[in-house]
Amino acid sequence: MNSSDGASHSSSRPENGFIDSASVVNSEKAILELLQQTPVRDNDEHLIEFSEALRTVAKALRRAAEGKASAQAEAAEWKRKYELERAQNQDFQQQDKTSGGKDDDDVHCESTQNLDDQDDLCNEANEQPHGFCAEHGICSHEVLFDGENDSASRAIQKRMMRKASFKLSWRCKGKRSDQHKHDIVSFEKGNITTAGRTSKQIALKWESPPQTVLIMTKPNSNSVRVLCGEIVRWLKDHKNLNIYVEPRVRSELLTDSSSFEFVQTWKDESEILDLHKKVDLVVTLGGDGTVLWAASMFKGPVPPVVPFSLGSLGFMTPFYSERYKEHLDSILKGPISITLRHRLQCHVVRDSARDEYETEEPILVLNEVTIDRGISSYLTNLECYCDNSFVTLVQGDGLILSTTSGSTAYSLAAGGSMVHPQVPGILFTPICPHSLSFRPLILPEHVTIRVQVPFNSRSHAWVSFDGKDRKQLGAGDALICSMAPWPVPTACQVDSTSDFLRSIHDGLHWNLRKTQSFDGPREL
Ligand SMILES: NC(=O)c1ccc[n+]([C@@H]2O[C@H](COP(=O)([O-])OP(=O)(O)OC[C@H]3O[C@@H](n4cnc5c(N)ncnc54)[C@H](O)[C@@H]3O)[C@@H](O)[C@H]2O)c1
Ligand SMILES: Nc1ncnc2c1ncn2[C@@H]1O[C@H](COP(=O)(O)OP(=O)(O)OP(=O)(O)O)[C@@H](O)[C@H]1O
Repeated sequence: MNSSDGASHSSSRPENGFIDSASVVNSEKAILELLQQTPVRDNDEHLIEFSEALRTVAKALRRAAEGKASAQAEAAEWKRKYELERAQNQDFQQQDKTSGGKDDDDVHCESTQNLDDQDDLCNEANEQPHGFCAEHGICSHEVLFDGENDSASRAIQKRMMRKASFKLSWRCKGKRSDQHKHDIVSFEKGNITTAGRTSKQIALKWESPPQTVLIMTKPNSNSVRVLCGEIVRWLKDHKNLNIYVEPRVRSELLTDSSSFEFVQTWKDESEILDLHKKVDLVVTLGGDGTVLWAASMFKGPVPPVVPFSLGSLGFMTPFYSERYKEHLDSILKGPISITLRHRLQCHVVRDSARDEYETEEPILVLNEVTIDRGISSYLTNLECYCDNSFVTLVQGDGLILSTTSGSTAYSLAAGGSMVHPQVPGILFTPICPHSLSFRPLILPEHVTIRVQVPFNSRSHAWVSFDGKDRKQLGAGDALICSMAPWPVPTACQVDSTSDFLRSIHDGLHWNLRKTQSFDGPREL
């Protein structure tokens, strides 16, 4: 037997543990050669039987080799597809990082410019050739196919299509609210996974030094008045900043000293509307009420607010007034950790109005809008709708629609949950409902809520905004409420979460209880 071929092939075993298909083919050749070299006589039964057996072995080897080759070709094709898909996914992740990173890490101080930038980013994302659908959606199947049309790749596509393809799309009211949609979910082979969250800690970096500061103060407080004078002088002498104050405060400062002549103020409402264009930073001296007051001055974009605590509770006022130099120094340098506090935009719609938005100016609230029975001693009846779906009929003292910042204020007193201010959502909290099962709700940020006084109501209702500006709602009148596009950025002392936890621990003594002693009965 010529063993040189067969012996060498059978001993060559590739690293992956499979027998090399070329060596199998060669083994068959060696067997056939052996049979030809060994003539078999008709009467030599053993040899006939042996050669038959060898032929069967050769045939079996050939079939195995053919099967193995086709399996290997198929595996190679799958591997090629997998690598192609992986490369594409890495590409998308890279693109996501480039566009998403800018959104998350760099918060520009001019919010109009910021929105424009984000719109551009959004448009760029929509122009991606793979993965994203034109209408702000994500298609699972688009990642799987790379556009090849040959029959082999179509056969493979057929196998991959076993998983139904789908599309996720965001139905947004306006283009500007689309900005974060690509951050939230990612997908691989049609599986949805959470990729990132928008509620990260937000840092504000100054791109040019702040130049103008507005100082707002709680009225009728001597300590606030004295501190205000000190801060104004320090900001002028040490930081050379332009200072704005309310007309009342300017008169107080000038009464104390004529050297405050440089302090600026405004004369009428139209100048207040333009304040956000001039002011880089707002400093508040007072309690939470002063922060609410400052926020209410800005009907549109709000500059970053630095709230100093000079009240008794101070949920939104994390800065210590006695350390104002140190705090202001670091804030003017930046970067600042901020909480973006969402506001609610409220419209009162009178039954007599032809169009919903034609009557009264929208009012923005930082804490809550309350619809209650006011001075009436009757039960309030309020029909509530969420995006045109009927929610419930409130029968009780009233209803609070609160932001998450306001969740620790009136809503808390009425039994609502406390919610981290960076969570976007609207709290739907009844006031003294005359029902055993009316639990408070938290609705998503994108809904529009309509609260209507029924036509057959026995009494009027009253609406108030952050505890102010009471208005009467007659039968047929409604309040329409949705998330406002202009949040209030408040500077954090540490960061959003630490400041929130500190305020519920220090302000409310939340879950304060004497710790159980070590000794006593034990479960072994
Ligand atoms: N029963 C109640 O708890 C109740 C009743 C009416 C109004 N309020 C709240 O008062 C707010 C108006 O505040 P104000 O200072 O102008 O009036 P205010 O002077 O009557 O003070 C109300 C209290 O609520 C606190 N507060 C305000 N906002 C808060 C917040 N976001 N988290 C925790 N506590 C907060 C204030 O520190 C203050 O102690 C309203 O928006 C409403 O939330 C509460
Ligand atoms: N600049 C302002 N002009 C008019 N009113 C203001 C101004 N700042 C605050 N207020 C009002 O003064 C009231 C009290 O203010 P604030 O809550 O800041 O002080 P506080 O009552 O001493 O604080 P706390 O409630 O923490 O004890 C609030 O109703 C608020 O609306």
